[in-house]
Amino acid sequence: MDRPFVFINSAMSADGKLSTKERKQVRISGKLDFERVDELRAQVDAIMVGIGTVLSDDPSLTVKSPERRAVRKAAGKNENPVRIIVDSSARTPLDADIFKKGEGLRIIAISTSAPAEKIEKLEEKALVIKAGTEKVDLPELVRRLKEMDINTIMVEGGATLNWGMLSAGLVDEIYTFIGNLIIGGATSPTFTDGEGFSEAELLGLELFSAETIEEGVLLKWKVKGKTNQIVS
Ligand SMILES: NC(=O)C1=CN([C@@H]2O[C@H](COP(=O)(O)OP(=O)(O)OC[C@H]3O[C@@H](n4cnc5c(N)ncnc54)[C@H](O)[C@@H]3O)[C@@H](O)[C@H]2O)C=CC1
Ligand SMILES: Nc1nc(O)c(N)c(N[C@@H]2O[C@H](COP(=O)(O)O)[C@@H](O)[C@H]2O)n1
Repeated sequence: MDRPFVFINSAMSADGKLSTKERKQVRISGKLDFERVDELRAQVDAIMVGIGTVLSDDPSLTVKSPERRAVRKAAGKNENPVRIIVDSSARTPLDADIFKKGEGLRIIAISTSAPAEKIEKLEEKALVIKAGTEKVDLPELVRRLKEMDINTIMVEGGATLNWGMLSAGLVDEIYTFIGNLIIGGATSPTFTDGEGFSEAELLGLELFSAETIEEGVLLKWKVKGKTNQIVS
């Protein structure tokens, strides 16, 4: 494959929302799911998020368990996977937690429309990759990540990046933890926002695992490709 293996991991409410209408992060999953996600972080080469997630949540995207960080170190890797922000206009704050916490490479993926002055400042803290003119060109980005020997990527949201990656056909698997709460709200981010597929382009999935974890359920899906499931 000329691109890395890519999966999305997200936690969503029983009504499919990633966060509230104010885009405020909520605790959807519990301790066991947190540990599962930490283990995934420890296993992948890179974690990718959209700039919307950085501006809303300011995540550090580090591996939290000292034991898991030690295992990575012993294998000759950095304590944390490469942390990638997809950020067309270079809006990433220079004091974002992703820069403050943990060792390891950070990548900011921008488009050619990003302001030169901000790019220079980001270059002091991260590797900046230019791909695309208005929006980041995701197929080009993942190709270039593969050339850097990044072979597995976990996309940790949010709603718009999930859409961008899925609609570009760049996702192999999806893991959704569905928690025991309703968030509601027509404007609350869902698992996949963006434009949405029209009827001839719907994306087909194959369920390969369903597991109860604490008060919720973890579903694992393989992405099968375009399918037309509209009942006429
Ligand atoms: N429950 C969960 O597992 C998670 C929830 N979230 C929630 O998701 C929300 C953030 O989601 P969004 O606002 O949708 O932001 P997002 O994190 O999906 O970032 C979207 C941004 O990515 C950039 N981008 C650049 N090129 C792109 C392309 N080709 N395709 C798509 N995006 C591209 C654009 O600037 C776009 O505005 C927050 O409220 C956060 O709390 C985020 C991560 C995980
Ligand atoms: N897996 C998961 N479960 C939840 O219940 C959540 N609220 C989230 N949220 C996302 O996790 C990221 C936090 O990362 P750090 O702990 O700062 O490293 C952040 O992006 C949230 O949106 N995820």
